[in-house]
Amino acid sequence: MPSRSLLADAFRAHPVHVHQKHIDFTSLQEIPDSHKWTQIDDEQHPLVDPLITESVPVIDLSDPNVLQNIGHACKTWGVIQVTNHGIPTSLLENIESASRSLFSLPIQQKLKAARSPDGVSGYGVARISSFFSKLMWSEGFTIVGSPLEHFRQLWSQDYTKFCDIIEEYKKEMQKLARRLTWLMLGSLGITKKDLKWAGSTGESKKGSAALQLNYYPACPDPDQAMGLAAHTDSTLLTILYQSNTSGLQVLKEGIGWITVPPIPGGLVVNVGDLLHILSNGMYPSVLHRAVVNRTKHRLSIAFLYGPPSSVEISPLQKLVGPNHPPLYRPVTWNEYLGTKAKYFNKALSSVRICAPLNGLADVNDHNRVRVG
Ligand SMILES: C=C1C[C@]23C[C@@]1(O)CC[C@H]2[C@@]12CCC[C@@](C)(C(=O)O1)[C@H]2[C@@H]3C(=O)O
Ligand SMILES: O=C(O)CCC(=O)C(=O)O
Ligand SMILES: [Fe+2]
Repeated sequence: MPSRSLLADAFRAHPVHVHQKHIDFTSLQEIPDSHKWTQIDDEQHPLVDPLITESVPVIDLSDPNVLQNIGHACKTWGVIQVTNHGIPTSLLENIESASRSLFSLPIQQKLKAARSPDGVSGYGVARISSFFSKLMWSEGFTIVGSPLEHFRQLWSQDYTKFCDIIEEYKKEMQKLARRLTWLMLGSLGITKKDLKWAGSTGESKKGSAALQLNYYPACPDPDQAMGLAAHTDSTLLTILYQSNTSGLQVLKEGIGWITVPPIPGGLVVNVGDLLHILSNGMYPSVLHRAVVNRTKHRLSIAFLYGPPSSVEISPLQKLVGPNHPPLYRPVTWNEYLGTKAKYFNKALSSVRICAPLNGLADVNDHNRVRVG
C-alpha cells in the first residue's frame, strides 16, 4: 500500500457526510435514542437458528480439492471460512491486541486521530452511517496507506511498535488475498493470462487495500442496537478476522440471517462487489452485518482487498457469451467507491447494464432487503 493512496482520492471527490457524533460507550447504562433501532429483523429475513440450518462452508486451503470446494462455496454462498491459510497465530494475536489498545484509549485521545469528512483513514463511525437515521453501536478505525501520522497522535511513545504490526499484517494479508483471488477465479477457469493487472507482481500493479478495525462495545439492549448495518463490501474480496466472539451474520437468500461462528484459527472471506462483477454474476457478493452482545465486547479486523484503484473491472471475457451477456459496465475501484458513497446498497444496480436473462431477480438485488 503506498502511503498516499489513490484510494483516498475516491473519498476526497465524494465526501461522506456522516453525523460525527462520537460517543463514549463505556459510560452508558441504556441505549440513547440516537442509537435505538426499532427493528433489526423482519419476517422476510429472519434470524435463523444455527441448529436447524446449514452453515457457511469451511474450506481447508491445504485440501487437494480446494479449487472445486472454493468455487462451489463461492457460487452458493459468496462467503467462506478458511483454515490452514498460513497466517501465523502470533500475528493474529498481535493485531488483536494492538486493536484492543487502540479502542481502549480515552475518547479524547482517539479523537486526535479522527477521520476527516473527506478523508478515508482514521478513527470514526462507520462510513455507511450517513444512510441511516440511527447510529451504529460500534467504533471504527480505517487504515489506507501508512498509519504513522495517526498512530503518533494516539501513542506518543511506542507508536512504531503498532505501525510494525499493521505493516506485517497488511503484507501477509496481501499475499493471502492474492492467493484466494486466484483460487476463486481459477475455479471458473480463469488464468493469469486472462487478467493482466492481477498477474503482475510490480508495485504499481499490486492490488490496493484498506484495513478496517471494528470495535463493538457490549450493549445493554442488543435487540435494539445494530453493530454494523447490512452491506456488501465494494472489494474483490474481504478477509475478516473476528477473534473469538460471534456477531457476524450473512444473508442466505430464501433462508435468512445466518450467524458465522468464529472457528479457532479461521478467517472469514467475503466475495465483494468487484469479484461479483468480474465473475459476471456467478459469485454473489454477500450481504452481511454485525450484531452486538449484551455482556461481551467484540473486535473484528477486515482486510479489504481490491484491484489497483484505476484499473477497469468488467465481466471477464471467458465468462461472457451469447447466453451470458455482460451484466455490468466497466468500472474502476476508485469510481465504484464513489458510487457506493452515493448509492450505498444500490451501487451494483447502478452499474448494471443487463437484466438477468431468466427473468429472475439478481442474487445481488439487495434493494428488496430492508437495511435499516
Ligand atoms: C476500501 C474501502 C471499503 C470500505 C470503504 C473503504 O475505503 C475503507 C472502509 C471500507 C468499509 C468497511 C466497513 C463497511 C464499508 C461498507 C464501509 O462503510 O467502510 C466498507 C467500505 C466498502 O466496502 O464499500
Ligand atoms: O465485524 C464484522 O464481523 C463485520 C465487519 C465488516 O463487515 C466490515 O468491516 O466490512
Ligand atoms: Fe463488510
